[in-house]
This record gives sequence, structure tokens and C-alpha cells, in this order.
Amino acid sequence: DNHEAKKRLGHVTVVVVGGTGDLARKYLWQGFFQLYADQVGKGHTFSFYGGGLSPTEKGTPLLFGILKELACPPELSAERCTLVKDQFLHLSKYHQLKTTEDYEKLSQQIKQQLGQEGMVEAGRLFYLSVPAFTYADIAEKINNTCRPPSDAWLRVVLEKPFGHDLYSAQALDKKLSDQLKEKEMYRIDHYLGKFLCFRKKSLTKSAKEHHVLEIEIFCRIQFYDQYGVIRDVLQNHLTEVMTLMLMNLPANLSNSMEILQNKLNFLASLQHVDNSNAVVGQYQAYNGEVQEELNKTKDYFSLTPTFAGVVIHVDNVQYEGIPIFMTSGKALDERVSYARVLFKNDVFCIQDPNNVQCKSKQIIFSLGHGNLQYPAILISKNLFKPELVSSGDWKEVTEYKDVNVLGLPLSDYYIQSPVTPREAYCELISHVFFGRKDSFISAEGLLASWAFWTPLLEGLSRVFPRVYPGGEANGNLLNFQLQGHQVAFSHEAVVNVINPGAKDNFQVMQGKYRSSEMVSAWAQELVERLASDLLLAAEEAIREEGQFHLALSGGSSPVALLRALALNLYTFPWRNTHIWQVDERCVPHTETGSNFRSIHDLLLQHIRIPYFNIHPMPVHLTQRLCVEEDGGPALYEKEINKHVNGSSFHYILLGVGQDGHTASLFQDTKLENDEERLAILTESPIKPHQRMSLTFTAINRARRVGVLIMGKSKHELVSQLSRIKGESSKYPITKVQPKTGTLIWYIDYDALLG
Ligand SMILES: O=C1O[C@H](COP(=O)(O)O)[C@@H](O)[C@H](O)[C@H]1O
Repeated sequence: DNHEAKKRLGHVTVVVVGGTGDLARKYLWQGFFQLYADQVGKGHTFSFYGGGLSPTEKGTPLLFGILKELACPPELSAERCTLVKDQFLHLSKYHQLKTTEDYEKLSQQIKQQLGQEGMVEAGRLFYLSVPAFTYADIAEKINNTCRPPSDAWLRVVLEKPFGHDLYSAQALDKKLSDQLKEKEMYRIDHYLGKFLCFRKKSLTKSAKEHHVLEIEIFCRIQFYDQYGVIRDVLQNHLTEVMTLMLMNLPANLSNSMEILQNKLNFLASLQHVDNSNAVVGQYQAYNGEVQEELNKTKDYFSLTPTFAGVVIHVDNVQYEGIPIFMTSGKALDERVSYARVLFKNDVFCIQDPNNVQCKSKQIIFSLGHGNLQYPAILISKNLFKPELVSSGDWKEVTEYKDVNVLGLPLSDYYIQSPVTPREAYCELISHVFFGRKDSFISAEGLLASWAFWTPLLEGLSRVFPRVYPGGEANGNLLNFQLQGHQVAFSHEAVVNVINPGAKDNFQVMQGKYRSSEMVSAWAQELVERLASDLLLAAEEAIREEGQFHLALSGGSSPVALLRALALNLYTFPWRNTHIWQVDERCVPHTETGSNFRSIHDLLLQHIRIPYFNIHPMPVHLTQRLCVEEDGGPALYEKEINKHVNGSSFHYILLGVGQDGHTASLFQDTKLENDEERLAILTESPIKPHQRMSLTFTAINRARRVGVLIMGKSKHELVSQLSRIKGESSKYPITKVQPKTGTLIWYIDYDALLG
């Protein structure tokens, strides 16, 4: 016995807080059972506690219901498994963990057991499988009442989310580090666990010898919460995979410190990303799901992206200039997860394209979804024949199923696969046990990753994701392409690609129309949305320049909007807003056909706006209407130049006539030779014929231009315009192309879908 006791490495207590929850049931207990099966008889002794908020009489049957269902590890015979499982169940117990006293009791129980059985304590492993907001409180309880003696280790495993941006991650880190030492915290990323098996397969050598064209990291996922795909997948899982793939690996793979330092060096070499480096989408049914989940009303609208494609560049000699595409999304066509490196193929094949030398050269790290049912590394046969590193754990696959993986049949690859692939949690739980800190996320690594992603998240917080229908119906809607160092969707989301049933499913949708952003909704929602966008634009302009210069069109389209704006009597910053006119008919302002009259009647008379902030077009001078010599346009230009910084309006709201005219710029309108003119007199084919209008020069100088199109009568025009690329002299609206500003189309469902 004495001899046995000496041989023992000490007792390990495992506590799964949240031990009867979903994650524990699906993965964690299986991981701890595997750990026990691996370690039993090798010197350590164990006890396992499932902790929960429920009292013991309720929690115990729940826990044992889970434990009884555990599957046998594949390497154990049925007989051996029954024996090991019996022992495991015998060593397991439920313990209520709610109050500080509960933790205290647990600690006493552990001490008592150690004393009774004369065991030395090796360490305590707490796995916190609970919501992140409870971490700080639990960490405090562990620290105050449940620490092992100083010669034993304490390891606390934490699951993401570790904050939702840099600031919240810093705050959480501060709270946790007040209670636990960094070496005691094991921030787990199960995706990293999936990729760990590839760690020994360094890319460095092949990347040096062959010319890398691009790197892709892709994962199609099933679930994430309102966090959105960037916070839930890209910031953690895919960043970890990228780092693992591209960082320099030290010669000694068990040097945790050096691995962590190299990770940090890699993260520090990432170039800043902003909106121009990303495309985002939202699964069409997502809003409905969120409304239901959060118990929100139908008008609740979330901008959370469920799809993102980001291009990243690295400032290091090895990967300089090579785009790294990181993509993930929900409701994509195929369930695949992989990382791939594409190399340049120097062979110029004139004939016989099926010759292996002519095909793509690539290395794929596949997680085993899709066509390939096992994790594997695939290397194109025209690249090189890989050696079998650590041949004990890896095997060569020589039986090829008749399937394609990323463009090539399996027979075109050298394939290696782990002999016994392990579930990610099993793998990581054993790494916690062995104290392999480098398989986990360090505080510095976490904050470096948030520091990289937070500016993009902030930038995207007001971008409307492209709505996509999901599955095969996505077609090419989410394809995106590289443009220099930036990315953009490759295809426009024009009317006809949007599911015609969409208008019944959600209230406001976002897409692309004529290469610019488009917002669409039923008339009322659309107008409310435009009014709120105008408010945001006004607040931004006033914050930056103290004033907001808004030019309004006439005609029928803006009527509902002007009414809605008039209701924002107190909330809109009217005092600092200047109202201008986009165009005017040459009739006295008192007449009903006057654009100014409708702006006055619908809006101005209801709000408190300083008189000097109203700038009607001077169509009525010296008791004459729009007479050339009276110089009305020049006067208006002068006024614009006087008040509007760089004659660049903050917002110009346009309408479009059924003939495609906008403002009072018609198909036959002769544009002045002088491109600097901001206002001109024009002739309309419809009454009243004489008009005054801002020019395209003035319109295209604006910081924002919104085009509002409403009603079934405009459907034909909307369809025609969607088919025309670029400018067409037949449709003056196509000449609206803000130079540096943004153009947004607001099109109601009647106009969009007919
Ligand atoms: O004549 C005009 O027509 C356009 C479009 O008017 P709508 O009645 O079809 O909305 C308008 O934008 C412009 O201001 C107006 O003068």
C-alpha cells in the first residue's frame, strides 16, 4: 500500500459548474470520462463533482442520468469499459453550488476525503459551463473558499464569450484577474481544439518553397446568438485557426511560453481592418427568430450579421501581400469547415487540362464535414509529397471515395488523417489536465484579438447586412471579391434575386440596387426608417459642424416623409437644420403646384425652425417668374456658397418621376457648359413647364443622397433601372453618382415588387 501511495501523483478534483447543463451533457462529461479512462492506473486519483444551482435531491438524478449515457471510449473493450464506467460513476457526485457556503462546504468535503484516504492533493479543476456574466462571482467564491493548498494547482476553465468588444473584454479580464492568476485561467476555444491536431503540420516550409496566392479560413456554422457572426465566430474561433496556421512555430513544440509569444507577434502583425475589408449578410428569417427569442414586437429590427466575409492582410515578410479570407455564416449551402492555402501554379497547360500538373495547388486542413467525413490534411499531388510526421498518430489515406474536395477529386491529393480523431472537448480537457496553456487563449492574446476586431465591429454597427434567403437559394448573392486590399459583393442584390415572399416575412430589408445600398419596406415603415436615418445624419452633421443642411424635393413621394418629420417636432434638431430646395416649379409660392408650398404646409409650419434657416428657391423675383435676367439660379448658388461648407449639402433627398427625371432635370435638359453651376433654369415636358433645379454637380457633391421611390406606378421604372448599368441619358436619375458621398435608395415594396 505504501509503495502504491508513493507511486501516486496525487488526487485531482474535477468540478463542472453547470454540470447538468447542455454543454456538459453533450461534451464535457464525455471528455472527463475519456480523461479518466486514459489516466486510471497511471498514478493520479480522481473525484468528479457536477455542480448546479438545484438542491442535491433534484440535481443528483439529473447528473446521473447524464453519466449513465456516456459512450465508451473506442480504445476500451466492452468489458473494460463497464468496469471503468462503474468506477467513474462511483467517483462522481452532485453538489449544489449556489452560495459562498456551498463552495465552502465543497472545499471541506474535498479536504475531508483527502484526509480520510490519506491522499495528497495534486490540484482542482473547475470547468465553468455557465453564462459568462456569472464568471466574476464564481471566481470570487472559488478564490475565497475553494482554493487548494499552495503546493497543488488550481485550473479554472472558461468558455467564450469573453466580452463583446475590447472594452468589455478588458473589464471582464480585470474582474477575473482580481481573483485568479493568469496561469490558473484556461480560456477554451473548442474550435482551436478541432485544429490542434494540425499543429505539427507546419506550413512554414511549404509557404517558403511555393508561392502562396491566398489563404482561406471558412466555416459554416449552425448556431450563434444575437452576438453576430463576427463576435461569435471570427473574433475567436477563426482568429485562433488563422493564428495557429500562420504563426511561427518554435522548434520545441512543448515550449508554451514561446508559442504564446509567437501568437502575440502574429496578432500584432495584422493590418487594421475596416468596413471596406468586409461584407456582411443576414439570414432572412433571422429577425423573426430574434423577435421570438427575445420576446420583441414585430417592429424590432436587428442589424446583427449572420454572414461575414473579411479580407485580412499581414505585415510580415512571409505573408506580405497575401490576402487571408475569413468567412463564416449561418444557412449557407454546404456544411464545411476548412482552412486552405492556395499556391501559384507555374505550369502553363496548353492541352490536357486534366493532367494533375495543371490543377490547383493547394493544402487543405479539413475538419471533416461535407464530402470528407474525417479530419484530414490534403495536399495537391502537384505540390509535394508530404512526409508522415509523427507516424504514430497519423496515417496516410489511400482509399479514395469518388468525391470532390474544393475543386479536386480526392485522388488528386495526398491525404493524411489522425489515427484516432478526438472530439475537440476531449482533446482540450486532457490539455487542461496536463497544464498545456498554449492550447488556450491567454489574456494578452484575447485582448489583442479584440483590439483587432473592435474597430470593424464599431464601423459595421450601422451597416445594413445584405439579406439572404438561406441554403441553395443564396445562389451567388453572398459571393464576394477582392478589390485591391478591399472586398465587395460580386453581384448586386437586385430586386429579382430577393425571394418574392420576402415582403411577407419581414418589415425592412436591405439589399443592393444599382450597386448602391437599398432599403425597402412597406410605405409606412420605409418612411419611418428614412426619417430616422435623416435624424442620424442631422445629429452627425451637427456634432461635427454645428449645422445640418438638408435639400428637399417636391412632388408626391416626400409627402408622407414630410408628415413624419413634422411629428418629430421636438426630437429633430430643427434649430440647427437648414432647409433647401432641390427644385422648384416657376409658380408663386402661394400656389398649390409650388414645391415650397407643400414643404411649408406639410413640414415647416409645424416645426420650430429659425426663419433664417429656410432657403426657398428664388423663382419669384421682381414680380416675375423665372426670368433669365433676374438671375435666380445665380442668387441661389450664392446663398448655397455662403452657408454650405464647400457647397456640399449634408443630405439631398431626391424623388424620381415615372419618366426617370429627378429634381427638375429631364431627359432633354441642356446642362450648362459650366460644370461649376449649382442651380439652373430648366424646361419640363410636363406642366408647369418652367423650373429651377439644382444641377448634377450640386447633387453629386452631397455627402449623402437618398432617393425615395414609392408606389406601384413606379414599379416599371424601378425594374428598368435595375437592368441598366451605369448612366443612361434617357433616365436622368442614373446620373446621380455622388463623388465622395453615399447614395441610398429607399424603395417601397409596391415600387420594388409591383
Ligand atoms: O416634378 C417633380 O417630380 C419629381 C418626382 O415627383 P413625384 O411626384 O413622382 O414624386 C420630384 O422629385 C421633383 O421634386 C418634382 O418637382
